[in-house]
Amino acid sequence: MKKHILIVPGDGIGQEVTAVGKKVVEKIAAKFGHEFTYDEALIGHAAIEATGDPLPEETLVKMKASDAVLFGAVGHPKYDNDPSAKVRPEQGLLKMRKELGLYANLRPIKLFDELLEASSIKPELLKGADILFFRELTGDVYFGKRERIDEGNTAYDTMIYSKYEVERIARKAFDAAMTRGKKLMSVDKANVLESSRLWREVVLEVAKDYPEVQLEHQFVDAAAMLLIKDPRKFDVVVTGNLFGDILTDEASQIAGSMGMLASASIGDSTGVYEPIHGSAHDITGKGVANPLASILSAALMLDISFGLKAESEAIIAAVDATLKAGYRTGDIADASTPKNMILGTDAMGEQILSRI
Ligand SMILES: NC(=O)c1ccc[n+]([C@@H]2O[C@H](COP(=O)([O-])OP(=O)(O)OC[C@H]3O[C@@H](n4cnc5c(N)ncnc54)[C@H](O)[C@@H]3O)[C@@H](O)[C@H]2O)c1
Ligand SMILES: CC(C)[C@H](C(=O)O)[C@@H](O)C(=O)O
Ligand SMILES: [Mg+2]
Repeated sequence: MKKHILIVPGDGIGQEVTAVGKKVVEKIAAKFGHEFTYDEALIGHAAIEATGDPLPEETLVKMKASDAVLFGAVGHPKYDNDPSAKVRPEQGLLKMRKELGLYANLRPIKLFDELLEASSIKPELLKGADILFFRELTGDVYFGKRERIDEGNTAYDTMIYSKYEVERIARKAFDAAMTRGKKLMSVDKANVLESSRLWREVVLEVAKDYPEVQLEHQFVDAAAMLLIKDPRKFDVVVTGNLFGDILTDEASQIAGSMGMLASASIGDSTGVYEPIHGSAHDITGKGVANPLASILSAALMLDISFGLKAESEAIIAAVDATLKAGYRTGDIADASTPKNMILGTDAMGEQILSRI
């Protein structure tokens, strides 16, 4: 199969882990006889430094022209510590999502059995947990009107959803529920927010087309609690942009670490595959970032954008075998992990490559 893949590493550990993700894709192409071509583009702080723009037009054009994007992360401490900065790396990420119409962000919470002890949750509550989040990605308070008023002393952001936005993400989640355990949880804050009441109304309407799916509604505060209390209760979850952002960082602890969670952002055009984590300034440049979220994002890319199921499964099997062999990065090591089995980013990548 011939495909053109755009590599967009971004900032911080985004650059470190995406380099490993790309190597894994190259190995798959060689092993399965595919002709993948690659290009690279700037986003985030790296793009601001080079062009002044967190999402240069050239990057956007390349994204639209590619068959899929393997994305790293954006962010830099310079902006995190300067709330007044007008141009920010995150604007590049948000504009990319909007411009490419990436309204559905799939975030699988896949717990590898070998990492039961790496989580902060008791192993007996975790074993078998397998959740698929559908986070709406191009609406909500992220894209509503925002403003400083009252001579800068007051600020507001608008949480806003239209019916069509809720309907299309709900349909994706119901479709996925039909292929899994036929259970869907919709998470909102309909006891307070009007946009959430619209959300619930639309989800209930869409549910009529999926009579076999057992639909449950939870308020986001309760959902956050239940996620830790009883993760196995969850199957498919659909929620808005902000709630999905927060709940999936929380859910990363079910899988052991932020460094384990991959995601697929899909919608109207090119799919973007990205770890859920950020540029992680605290570990940037140390060579210790866990590359598995990027590697598993590459697996999602092969499966979802290219329909290459066997190739995708080969990556997941290599991750599984590497963890079974006892290798860990620091974030997923536990007290029983021997020091010589704790690897850096590149060495972990080599272990995966050797098992493909
Ligand atoms: N999609 C994105 O590009 C994205 C996502 C989240 C945050 N950010 C940006 O990243 C910057 C840092 O944000 P943050 O610290 O809140 O979130 P973060 O996800 O970068 O890091 C949170 C914690 O998880 C750890 N971590 C994350 N990924 C890891 C990995 N692969 N291996 C090992 N440990 C890992 C970090 O060391 C840190 O302690 C900010 O500028 C933020 O805006 C970007
Ligand atoms: C960096 C930030 C804009 C982004 C978000 O909030 O969507 C990140 O946290 C994510 O989860 O991809
Ligand atoms: Mg996030």
